[in-house]
Amino acid sequence: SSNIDPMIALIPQEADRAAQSLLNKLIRSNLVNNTNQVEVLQRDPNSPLYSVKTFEELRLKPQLLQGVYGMGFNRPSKIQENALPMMLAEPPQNLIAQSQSGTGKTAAFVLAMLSHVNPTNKWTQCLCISPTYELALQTGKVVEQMGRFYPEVKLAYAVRGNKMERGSKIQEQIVIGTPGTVLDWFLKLKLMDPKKIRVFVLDEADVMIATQGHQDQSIRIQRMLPKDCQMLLFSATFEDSVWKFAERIVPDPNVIKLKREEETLDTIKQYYVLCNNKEDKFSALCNIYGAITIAQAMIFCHTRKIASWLAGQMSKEGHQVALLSGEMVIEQRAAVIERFREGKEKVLITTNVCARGIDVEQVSVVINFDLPLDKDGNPDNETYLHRIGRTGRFGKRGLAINMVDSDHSMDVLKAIEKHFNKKILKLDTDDLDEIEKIAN
Ligand SMILES: Nc1ncnc2c1ncn2[C@@H]1O[C@H](COP(=O)(O)OP(=O)(O)OP(=O)(O)O)[C@@H](O)[C@H]1O
Repeated sequence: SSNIDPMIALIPQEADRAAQSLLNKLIRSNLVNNTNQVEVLQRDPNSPLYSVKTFEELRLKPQLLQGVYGMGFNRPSKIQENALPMMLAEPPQNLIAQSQSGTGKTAAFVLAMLSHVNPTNKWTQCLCISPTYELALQTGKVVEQMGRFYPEVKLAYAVRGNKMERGSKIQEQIVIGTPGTVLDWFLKLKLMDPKKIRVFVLDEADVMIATQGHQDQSIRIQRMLPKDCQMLLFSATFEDSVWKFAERIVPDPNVIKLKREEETLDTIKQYYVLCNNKEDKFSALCNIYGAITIAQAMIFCHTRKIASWLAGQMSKEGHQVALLSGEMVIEQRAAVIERFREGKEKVLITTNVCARGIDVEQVSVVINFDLPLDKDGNPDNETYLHRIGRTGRFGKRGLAINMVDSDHSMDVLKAIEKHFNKKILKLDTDDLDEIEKIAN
């Protein structure tokens, strides 16, 4: 039912998924590189396939073009090249689009919503539903940025905590919200008329269906909308369950898919350092910091306890350290990630659990203070790759340093080295000249 608090309805693993998605948005400052080919499936195979290489070709309202350039976008991203012409076509086309996080989906549908609004009509015309409060706010920020030069268009949030009076009418043309509150606004409070919605966006479909109750609520919302309402659905992944859901939400869809780019270790220089204990590892770290200039680094620890100990030690040495820890609520984690992204802190120390699924493309140095283990204590190759790997042939070069402090961790290192068939070189951190060399 719609009065379940969405946060309570999230079972932990799914809460993680929404949190991951949010933190990824926050830590990213740029488009994610993807060299794969976009797959396009048109509903009407006889109609010409439009794609654009410039934003001018889209004939956007000047205020919106200004908004796009104001955000620093020069040209459409890969997915936008195909998605934007479809979404902006007359008559409007329905679309299901899948591409990994960071490829420009949000920017694309925000532009579509802003383009379809009639600002003289003071009622809700575009509706976007997101899996969580935080994700809804994040999308709202993009609407505000892109619509900066189009102030007649207003935005409201249908999220828990935004208390509205029954019977009043929402005048904002764009509403972004979570499914439960949106249903309440339609049915219980009658704040909006579903029949007047012209564009419906369902964002993060994969996260949405992982949250109990959201799938049914989304379908109920969709059924209230007019037949000719444009339906758009976005997802970062495309398991069968997502696809089945997508087909129920979006009738007669065009489909755009961009395969996730594989991560590789090809552009990464990997080293290990032999130590005896955690104090030893800390002094090795200090030596490394003393020898080379590290713009920003991420340091992974096995437990919260080690992570906070290390954060304390590094602070004492004068480093600006941020700590991402498991007991923090999502708002706190988001704040830490944002400060790190803005460069206010140069070192981000975190545990595995906390940072799982977070992309750290812009971090040039990754230090495994502890090597990644799965829950059975075995080498966790996948996590290792995700921590230090980079996507794309043009991915920036990176440096990874692994701290080894026991026979067991040496075995783990050897197993990882063997798995990827990529040499991990030994580094003597007492030899300053040697450390300096690895930075070049
Ligand atoms: N055409 C573009 N040119 C340059 N940067 C862009 C462009 N489109 C989007 N971006 C930027 O790239 C980043 C990712 O875009 P966006 O958030 O739209 O991706 P996404 O696929 O929706 O991923 P997520 O769902 O994780 O947010 C953002 O920082 C955004 O401002």
